[in-house]
Amino acid sequence: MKKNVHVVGAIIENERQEIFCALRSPDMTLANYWEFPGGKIEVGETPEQALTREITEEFNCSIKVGEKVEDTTYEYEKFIVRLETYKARLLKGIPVAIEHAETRWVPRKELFELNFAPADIPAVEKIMNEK
Ligand SMILES: Nc1nc2c([nH]c(=O)n2[C@H]2C[C@H](O)[C@@H](COP(=O)(O)OP(=O)(O)OP(=O)(O)O)O2)c(=O)[nH]1
Repeated sequence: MKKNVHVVGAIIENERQEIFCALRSPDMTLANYWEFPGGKIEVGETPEQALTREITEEFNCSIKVGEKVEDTTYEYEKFIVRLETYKARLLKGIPVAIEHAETRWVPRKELFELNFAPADIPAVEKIMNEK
């Protein structure tokens, strides 16, 4: 049976309507896909707690988590991901990649130009079609 993972991703937007996107490294699972930064929810954590923890660990900055955007389940070849995405704002610090290959602030309407992980597509489409 395939493993199920429950993951949260942050859609961090700045005042110029750009979204913070991260490219997974060649040595990560789902290598070379762009994603919304985040990670797996650990036992006893709320999605918001998991998200703030992951962003601190992986990008050395703090965020304030806002409204939920999407809740999507996607079956990959080897595992099944439930990805919950939340809007977020930077609170303190500038995000720097600790594990990721690259990061980019991308104008909201240009998100489709990045090769996002398949589970992220519904959230990408929703964000791009806002206002
Ligand atoms: N963080 C994040 N993960 C995503 C997104 N979309 C998506 O399919 N995923 C997948 C990639 C990973 O398999 C999993 C997230 O786990 P993770 O961020 O802790 O990944 P990881 O490399 O530490 O996992 P692992 O190799 O230690 O098992 O969810 C996304 O937008 N953000």
